[in-house]
Amino acid sequence: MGSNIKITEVFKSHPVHIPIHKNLDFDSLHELPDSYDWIQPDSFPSSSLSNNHLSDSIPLIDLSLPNAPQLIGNAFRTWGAFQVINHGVPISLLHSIESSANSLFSLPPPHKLKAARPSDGISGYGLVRISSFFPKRMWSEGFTIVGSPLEHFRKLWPHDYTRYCDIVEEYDREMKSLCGRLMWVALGELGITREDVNWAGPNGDFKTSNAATQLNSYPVCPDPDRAMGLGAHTDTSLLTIVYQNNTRGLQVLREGNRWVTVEPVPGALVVQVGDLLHILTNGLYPSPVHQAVVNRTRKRLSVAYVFGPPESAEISPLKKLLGPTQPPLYRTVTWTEYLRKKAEHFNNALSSVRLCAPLTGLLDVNDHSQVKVG
Ligand SMILES: C=C1C[C@]23C[C@H]1CC[C@H]2[C@@]12CCC[C@@](C)(C(=O)O1)[C@H]2[C@@H]3C(=O)O
Ligand SMILES: O=C(O)CCC(=O)C(=O)O
Ligand SMILES: [Fe+2]
Repeated sequence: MGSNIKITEVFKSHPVHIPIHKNLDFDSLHELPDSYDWIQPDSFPSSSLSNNHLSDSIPLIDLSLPNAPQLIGNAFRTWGAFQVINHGVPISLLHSIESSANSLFSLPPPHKLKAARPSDGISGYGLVRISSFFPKRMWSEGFTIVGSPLEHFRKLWPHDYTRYCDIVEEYDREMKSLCGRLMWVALGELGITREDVNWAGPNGDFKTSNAATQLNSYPVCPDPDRAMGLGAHTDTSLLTIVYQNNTRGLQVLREGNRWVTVEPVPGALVVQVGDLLHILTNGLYPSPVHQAVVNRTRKRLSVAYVFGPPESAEISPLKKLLGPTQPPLYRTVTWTEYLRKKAEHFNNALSSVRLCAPLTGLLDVNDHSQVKVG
């Protein structure tokens, strides 16, 4: 407990060994190779294909309105997610990060591999980390940034890497500040105040917090109904903020039985609860299972800002949320410890730190062991 291991060192003990050299030249694939064929008999129907109720989508919240806090509390309780507008992040910055990601993924495959993520590392270009838990390959490529991207960017763009570094740095600043703001709003709705969260820093600005910026690219796919962009998972974060381009693909699992598409809204950001906020709120804000699907005609891009606590922070259900009928449901973990749990147990990581079964006897919508992922 209380290990102060740097986030960047966390996967040294859990390397991922999937060769990427021949797997990531999507433009050369005009038919879906068997290694990418996900069709399985027991997958949930995608609600975009079945009768989709109009009201069945995550809420869209205007952060500048006075009732935004209540709406956010409700959205997190029922969906674990919402979309936000008037969030204060300049739209020009969203476009800059989008075009940086575009420029990165458009580089020739051998060039991108110069910035490949080492098998036991956290940062760099490659398959999304959770790939090893799925029997089939995902139709996507990613670039993970934790700390400074300078060394990798220098290899990708020897002449103008500083411009790209500046964009990532500003993105990090803006997202961190939005996450801090949203954390206090969401926790405030549960009656939590700054004194209750000692690791948020003296000004409650989460200055020592950690984050990963994950750029995701989903190329057009010759057989999208059989393929998967990013398999079903939850994030380990406190909060994740997703920027998606104008192409559908992100889906959230609703009530454990149907996929609901998060419709792209220009300038909006998707905010999701991560497993650590789920633990901190003793399950009051569930971390939603989500996935990304692909399509035949438009390449899709997303940028996920995965925001978590400082290395030293011990995350456990907040005392104020506990009582005789609300026992703590999870044991204490640091982000580092929990990332390791995820690396070992993947979608059963949350259950692996669970202390007791739900008292209600109701199906826990966020019991990830219920989710068939492959
Ligand atoms: C600090 C983090 C958080 C990570 C691992 C590591 C770096 C990259 C993050 C993501 C980003 C993409 C989804 C996810 C599930 C993945 O595979 O890589 C995330 C994961 C997590 O939320 O656990
Ligand atoms: O592509 C998306 O919209 C979702 C990405 C995601 O879930 C992630 O990077 O964790
Ligand atoms: Fe995610």
